[in-house]
Amino acid sequence: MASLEAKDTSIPVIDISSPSPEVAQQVLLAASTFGFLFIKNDGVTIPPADIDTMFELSRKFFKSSVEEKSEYAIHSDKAGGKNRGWVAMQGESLDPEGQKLGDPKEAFNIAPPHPTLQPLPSPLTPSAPLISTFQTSCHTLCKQILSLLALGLQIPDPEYFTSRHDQSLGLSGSIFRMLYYPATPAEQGTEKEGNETESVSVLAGAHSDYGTLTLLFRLPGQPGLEILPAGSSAWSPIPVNPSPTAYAHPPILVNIGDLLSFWTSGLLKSTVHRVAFTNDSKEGRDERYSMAYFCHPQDDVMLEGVPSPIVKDFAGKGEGDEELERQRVRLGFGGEGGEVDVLTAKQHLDRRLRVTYGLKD
Ligand SMILES: O=C(O)CCC(=O)C(=O)O
Ligand SMILES: [Fe+2]
Repeated sequence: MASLEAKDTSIPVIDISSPSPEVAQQVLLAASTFGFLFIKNDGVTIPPADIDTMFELSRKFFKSSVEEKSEYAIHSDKAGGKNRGWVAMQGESLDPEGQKLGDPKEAFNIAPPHPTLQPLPSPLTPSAPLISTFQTSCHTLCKQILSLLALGLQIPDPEYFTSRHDQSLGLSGSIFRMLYYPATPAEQGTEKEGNETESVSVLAGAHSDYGTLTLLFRLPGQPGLEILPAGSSAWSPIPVNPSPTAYAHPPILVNIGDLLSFWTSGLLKSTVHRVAFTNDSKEGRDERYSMAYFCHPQDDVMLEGVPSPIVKDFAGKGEGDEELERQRVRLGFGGEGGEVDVLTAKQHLDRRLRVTYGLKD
């Protein structure tokens, strides 16, 4: 496999509209170097106009009253159960060990529309059909990327990943999430890291994503996402649109999640990232919106290594062993010298959500 220079942190923009072994190589290379890649928006799979409308909808929802939003509190029956609904400011912590306070953000989680769309608050109900269509488009794009990864990894069954992400075959932990980071008025701080010359407000704590893949949608003029590439100690910002002259619509950012990293013995990188804002703390900060589609396998999928000669070769060289062991412990797969548990996708996700939300069960 060709390699990208680790110090070249420019994440490539890949056009997957005509899938081929060459395109699969590009996807594999970016996924195993950065754990992040941009997909050129072909305007078909996820129409840019739908992305714009979803952002408008998100704005409308988050501007509704706290009373209205809290009726659909996360995990509540009214919101449709576990991991669905509204997360209030500081209601979750993505980096429980590194942060004293929860993230200064709000979120709204929507589960797949199969078998039925969960109950939605009134600002969202008129747009239920668009929300469902958008979720389905996101899932389709994830499956296109998964097909390319199976091809690049030379897995004998080309459907290895896609058949494990077939929403007609059962429930999954996939979630579409709208995120809102309210403005911080001047002089009012959020949790800070840094020295006297600059101060960093962390809006979403350092974490890696739990699932297979994440699609990220952000708005021009609202940066903040930073990654910590494997082996680096410096955060590096990811632009919303790496080339506004080349791409009228921001490309869609794809983030490899912990499951793909685990599945491939650490060949694909589940890179730690955060949302942060560097400023003179007296200045204040504008509001920020983003949307994420977290793609997960069906609940009953067993999390075992994939039958790929490329992964076998990588694992055989012992590359990434230390990282993988660290990850197994962090991800709740056992490890620490003990037996590595084989979990189902649902068992794994439940373990992760318990930590994020401080759930007892
Ligand atoms: O808001 C963003 O840009 C990223 C959010 C994120 O990483 C997450 O919700 O997992
Ligand atoms: Fe994330």
